[in-house]
Amino acid sequence: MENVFDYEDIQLVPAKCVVNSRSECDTSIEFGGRSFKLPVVPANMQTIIDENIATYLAKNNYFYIMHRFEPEKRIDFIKTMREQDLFASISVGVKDDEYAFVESLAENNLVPEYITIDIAHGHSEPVIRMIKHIKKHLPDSFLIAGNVGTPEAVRELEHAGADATKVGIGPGKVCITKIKTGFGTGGWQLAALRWCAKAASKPIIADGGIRTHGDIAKSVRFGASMVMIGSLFAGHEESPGETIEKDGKKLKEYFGSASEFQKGEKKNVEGKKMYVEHKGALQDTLTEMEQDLQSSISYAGGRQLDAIRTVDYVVVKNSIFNGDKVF
Ligand SMILES: NC(=O)C1=CN([C@@H]2O[C@H](COP(=O)(O)OP(=O)(O)OC[C@H]3O[C@@H](n4cnc5c(N)ncnc54)[C@H](OP(=O)(O)O)[C@@H]3O)[C@@H](O)[C@H]2O)C=CC1
Ligand SMILES: Nc1nc2c(ncn2[C@@H]2O[C@H](COP(=O)(O)O)[C@@H](O)[C@H]2O)c(=O)[nH]1
Repeated sequence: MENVFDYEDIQLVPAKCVVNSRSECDTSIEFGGRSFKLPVVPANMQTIIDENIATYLAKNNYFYIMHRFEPEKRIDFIKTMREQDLFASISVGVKDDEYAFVESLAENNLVPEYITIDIAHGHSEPVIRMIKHIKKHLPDSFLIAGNVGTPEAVRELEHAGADATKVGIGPGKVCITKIKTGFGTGGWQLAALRWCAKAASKPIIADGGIRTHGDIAKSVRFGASMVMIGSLFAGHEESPGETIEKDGKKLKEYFGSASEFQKGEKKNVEGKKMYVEHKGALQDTLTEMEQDLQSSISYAGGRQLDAIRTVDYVVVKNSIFNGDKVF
């Protein structure tokens, strides 16, 4: 692979503006047969999303993926979304119990509109087996599989039946995979996204490493249909994480799905916990993201999100950790 780079190494080059106001620019995206206001999805992590946030997002035409860390609640979650005529989007793992869970959804006619296979190393036989199992029993669900970081992996998961793949191993804010294992796309996530997108024949979700709203536009430029974000969505009033006060400041916890806090044990830990500043209401962030992305579209010289996909870019510098620290 030549020319590796990350978000902070790239600037997009402005093209002549064709709108009179940024409000004319349309940030919406079609994904899995539905239209959403933004090409953005909060990470399917326990300190980022819960049932209330999922309901709010679905009601307001934002995409969401519910996490899989309270597996026993998933059936009721789907039923509750159904009662409100909202789409259901859940996550699964690959362990034995999950096979029976998928079959039980089919048997009880509780077919979620979206299912995400949420595994650290998605380029694996267990994930391919689970893709085939889901496609056999729930063929109408839109299936997202990940995470991966190479074109070979994207092709193999697509070939197995995935409707979209999720790219990003190790670029996350609370991720320590890159440090503990020496592997992943941490430090070159944007280049990995481009590499994978060139091989993809179906949509890609760029996952992890987004530190600014401008990084959403950069992800779209390099091939993402959707962008999954954890840290920027952590710390809101509605966020599930615990709130603490330090030196008169309100902080909220954000921990990795492979952290000791999530796992309840110190085995194969590849995530950490941190506290982020309290940020106020989630909708304020979503609104700001939309406005910033409208502005990006206007700088791209278009009216629709697609205008960003073809803009020129320059490489301005190089970094490894994208501003992250170990603790
Ligand atoms: N995007 C990312 O960079 C990362 C994300 N995560 C998140 O952490 C959560 C837990 O993930 P995960 O540990 O996969 O889920 P699980 O705990 O459900 O484990 C997945 C299965 O894959 C096996 N496995 C084999 N090799 C690996 C490997 N290198 N990494 C992980 N599992 C492996 C595990 O066995 P065994 O445990 O015996 O090895 C287990 O049977 C998920 O939400 C995931 O998205 C975690 C790390 C990186
Ligand atoms: N290596 C790890 N990656 C993790 C863990 N928990 C979640 N994640 C990934 O991070 C992104 C969010 O990244 P951010 O930069 O926006 O904060 C999330 O979607 C997962 O893919 C973990 O414990 N270890």
